[in-house]
Amino acid sequence: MGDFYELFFEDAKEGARLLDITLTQRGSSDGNPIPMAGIPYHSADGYLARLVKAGQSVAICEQVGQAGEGKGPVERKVVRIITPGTLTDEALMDERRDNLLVAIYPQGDASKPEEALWGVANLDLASGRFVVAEVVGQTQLETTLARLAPSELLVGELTQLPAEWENLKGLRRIPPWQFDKQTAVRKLCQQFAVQDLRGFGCDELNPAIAAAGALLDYVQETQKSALPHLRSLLVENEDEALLLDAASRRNLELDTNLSGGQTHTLMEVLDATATPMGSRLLRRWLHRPLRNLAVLQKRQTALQELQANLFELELDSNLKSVGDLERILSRIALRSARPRDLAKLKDALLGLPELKQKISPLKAPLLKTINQQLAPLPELADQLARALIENPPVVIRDGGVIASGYDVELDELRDLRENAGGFLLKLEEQEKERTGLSTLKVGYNRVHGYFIEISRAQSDKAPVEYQRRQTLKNAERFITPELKVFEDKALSSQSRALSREKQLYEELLDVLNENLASLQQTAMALAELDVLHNLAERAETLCWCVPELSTQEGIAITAGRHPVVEQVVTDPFVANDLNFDPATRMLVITGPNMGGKSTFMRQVALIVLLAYIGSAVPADAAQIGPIDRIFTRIGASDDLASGRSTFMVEMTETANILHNATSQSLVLMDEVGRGTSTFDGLSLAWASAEELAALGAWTLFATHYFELTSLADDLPQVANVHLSASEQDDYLVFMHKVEAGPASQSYGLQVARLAGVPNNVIARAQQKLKDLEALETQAASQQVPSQQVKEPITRQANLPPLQADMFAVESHPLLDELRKITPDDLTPKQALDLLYSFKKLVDD
Ligand SMILES: Nc1ncnc2c1ncn2[C@@H]1O[C@H](COP(=O)(O)OP(=O)(O)OP(=O)(O)O)[C@@H](O)[C@H]1O
Repeated sequence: MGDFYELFFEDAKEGARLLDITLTQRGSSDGNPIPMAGIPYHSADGYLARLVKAGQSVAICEQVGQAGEGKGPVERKVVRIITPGTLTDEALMDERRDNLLVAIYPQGDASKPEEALWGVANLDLASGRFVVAEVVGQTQLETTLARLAPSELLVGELTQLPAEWENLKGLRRIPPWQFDKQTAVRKLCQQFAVQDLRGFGCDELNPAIAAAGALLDYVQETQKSALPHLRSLLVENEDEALLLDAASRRNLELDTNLSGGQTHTLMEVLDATATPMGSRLLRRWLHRPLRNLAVLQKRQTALQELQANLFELELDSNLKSVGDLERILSRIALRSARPRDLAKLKDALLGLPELKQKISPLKAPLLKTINQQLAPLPELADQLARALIENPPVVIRDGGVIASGYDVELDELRDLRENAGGFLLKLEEQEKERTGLSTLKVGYNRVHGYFIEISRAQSDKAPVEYQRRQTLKNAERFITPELKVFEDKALSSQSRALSREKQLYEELLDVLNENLASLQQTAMALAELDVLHNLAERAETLCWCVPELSTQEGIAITAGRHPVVEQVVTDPFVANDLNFDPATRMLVITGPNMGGKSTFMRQVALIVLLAYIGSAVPADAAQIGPIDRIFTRIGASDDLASGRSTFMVEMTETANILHNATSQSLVLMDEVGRGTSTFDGLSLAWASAEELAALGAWTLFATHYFELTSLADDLPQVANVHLSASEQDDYLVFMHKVEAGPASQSYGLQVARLAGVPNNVIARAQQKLKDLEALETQAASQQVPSQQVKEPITRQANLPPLQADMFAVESHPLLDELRKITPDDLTPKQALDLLYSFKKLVDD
């Protein structure tokens, strides 16, 4: 509405509440005043951002007719609907994160969500990346959703969702018929201008295509414009990637710390990319490490060559000047690009030749490919350079974007506007001379427009082509055909200049869209170069090494460090080794609280993960064999939202690991069982460790249950390590060094003292500890399970391990009998007789 966007009725009330703007009234309807609230058009972006953050969708209506033309209200129409998952405006988005719209659709028995095949389609409208996948079961679905972190999720009205996703702000229920596969195929083929979808490798997919179709439909509906930058469908297969379930993603604090912030995360240490699109690509790599060694090794080779030439190349400034090409191109495709987007694109293109020249001597195949994909498009760059003024305004709305000298017609219109005075003076001179009338002058008035005025005395000498326009008391006013043409031009020059500019701008967008494919390819190549360069710079700055990725089983890390803790601790970080090989698959890690158990375990997982994105790793050397998944059971947190207690969460995560881990999985178990009573907890920890050992998963099992250290006696592939500490003059010194063998002491009370637990409580705890230890010694000497031993807080090295008692099975005559027989030596008759006698033994 003029210079304002206004909201009416319920929208006004809701908008006023969410945006903290004044609610007023305008006119009335049915005798009631109409609630109204408004925002100035020039600050719309900020308000839009707030609405979208609040999970709202916003329909934008623009004035499409000219005010004052015709009768009745100016024509307006909805030009765009902005929803949380379809953002493309720079001001509304986090530049370093993808903003994903996701659609999911299940196929199979709805009552068995674990067996359903889920189609998942996701689109980053701001880059045009459109991806589909199919995953089996709700757990896998949750894992995928956790990775994608959708801003908006499209789900059929009848589809059951995991509880956690029901509360998503951007959840949108759509009618089930929108997931019709046939329609989906047709729509997708239309979008990509292909006969069928085989070329994208998705002919085997079903629910994924249905989801992709519903998603595309939604985007077309909301954008109200063509989507030329959506040019293909990528299929993601689960077995290509190193899988990380939702809990591990959280626990390892890849890009979000456990309190929900961004600090002290791997991403914070790893991301020094020069462009936002590079940062987004790096985040994507981090969330989906790859298992394809060929791809990873190509990245490594590129990284190493860039690292070796880091200082000579100085690519940083070249990359920085590129900016966020990817998102600019999407706005160009959606025709919502602003003048400054085009100016940035121009700068990027003009900078490309130098960048290409710098990297062209590099030999790594991946860098060669990248260089080939960088298309500087000199003609286009030149056109943009000619078309745009140096620092164009934010919007095209008021013009002043197109440079002079680019378009003759625009220049003329501008000349008219700016040089009207000069033209009139010239005309006056010329006409005076021609007619010889001394009183002739050229003038302008608002009602009658331009005129040539001649005094009444001389007016009858006016030339014939002079047409009378107005008669005054002392003068006569005329118009000539030449002046009329000028008048038409001059009076409308401003608005015509503006519409000419808009037209030229649209034409520029046309030209850019014709080159969209190669521009998009350039943007992708630049993002990849940025990430590789960033990894090279990080490796150099942080003294990381490029790991050897091997097909041989095992993980060997020399002097590994935790990439984040290393940056944070004030003392020097103590590096630690790890050696997993087919003979050693599980380490039981003991040691005092604060000893560094969790840090060590996480650092192993992070090193493996970094290796699987092709990055260098914080270690002196590393050799990493095939890994299919990383599982973590770390930390305790209530999941109140879904009604699960700490222990329930712990057990759910443990169950998931035990069901899904394989001999190629890396499993971190941190203090499993601590959420329940000691005996229950120890028993569960014990059984879980045994199961993982049986599965042969690479397992790091940190525990305060000292009893678990005897697992290594029975299971050859299990070894003990511990983190040590020493007491010096009542001070506890943590060594943070991983050493062979089990720990000898837990130092729980000392750590509690360090933490500031009051002295009287510590003194009482010491007393209680003595009692408990005495009881335990007594129990051990009697060789019976002691129900009174609640908490084996400290253990002396000379004490027999408690679990020998706990898991001893009392002898029974039946067992003795059973031990005596050799089944192969029995006839069927003897076997049956034995069975009867056993039964009798039990019944007695
Ligand atoms: N290798 C190391 N070098 C230097 N400092 C370390 C190292 N490992 C751990 N730390 C420091 O010790 C602190 C505690 O480490 P961590 O949480 O890993 O101990 P923990 O043994 O798991 O303790 P708890 O049993 O109480 O969970 C870390 O926050 C870090 O400051």
